[in-house]
Amino acid sequence: MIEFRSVTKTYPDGTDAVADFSLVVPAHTTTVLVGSSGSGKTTLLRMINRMVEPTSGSIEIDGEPIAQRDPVRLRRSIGYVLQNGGLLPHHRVIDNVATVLRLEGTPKQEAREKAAEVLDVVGLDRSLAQRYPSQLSGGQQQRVGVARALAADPNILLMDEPFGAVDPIVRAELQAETLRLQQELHKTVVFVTHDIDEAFLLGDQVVILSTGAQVAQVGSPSEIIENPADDFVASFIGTERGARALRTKHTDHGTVLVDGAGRTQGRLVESSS
Ligand SMILES: Nc1ncnc2c1ncn2[C@@H]1O[C@H](COP(=O)(O)OP(=O)(O)OP(=O)(O)O)[C@@H](O)[C@H]1O
Repeated sequence: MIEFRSVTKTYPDGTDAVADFSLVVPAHTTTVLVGSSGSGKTTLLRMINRMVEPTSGSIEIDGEPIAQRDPVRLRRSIGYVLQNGGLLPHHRVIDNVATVLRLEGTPKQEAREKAAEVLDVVGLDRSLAQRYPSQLSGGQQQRVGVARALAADPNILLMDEPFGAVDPIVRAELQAETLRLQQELHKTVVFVTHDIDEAFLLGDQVVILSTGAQVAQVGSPSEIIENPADDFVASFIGTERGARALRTKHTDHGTVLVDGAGRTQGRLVESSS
């Protein structure tokens, strides 16, 4: 479990990126931080691995304040996936994936063997292991980024807009892959996105943020869609439009649900509960 307690972050230039933020991130589930650009999502994520230090407040992992942990060791114990992959361009795929293992002192051959296994886990063919990042597609690079983050088997995985730079089809594939991986691995995942659909798809817990990392609402996707906290949330999640604005239509063959674009999405069946 990760807990933020009254955390603030003011950057040296005076920008208040995070103002009094508190949140519990339950273990072994996916929490998605979603909000518009500049709402402080990346700042929150980077405070978990101490790439950014809070101005005040504290962050605990399993009840222990991270301020007391050695920052380098803490960082190596937490997987981190970035939007552009963050891969080392002059290292082959296999060595990119093995990076943290090597830093931890695992012998080269053993680290490469473990890295090859992780390529299997993220669905990358081992034949790609000897390539350089520039010789891969964007989607493959992102998978390598995920493999690298998972290689040392961290309990916590931080993902910062990991699928922001790939096309919609690859993005959907990577989202499905993330769901599959999480069913298998049960990591404590903190995922940042500005895409509310991605948040609802991947999140067990979704945190909707406005400027200054103000929490507009926290809940499961169902809770938020069923009961948006205010007009800001309702507008942000788009309950009035598009795919979530469903209405009923009665036909000769029963009642169906139609989305905001007029497309029939499914049939209304009686619920047993
Ligand atoms: N190193 C920095 N120095 C000064 N201000 C910063 C720094 N990093 C971020 N900020 C500011 O802090 C605020 C929050 O930024 P942050 O990157 O955390 O937001 P975000 O929600 O992740 O945005 P995006 O979706 O655009 O990545 C913004 O106003 C940003 O300009």
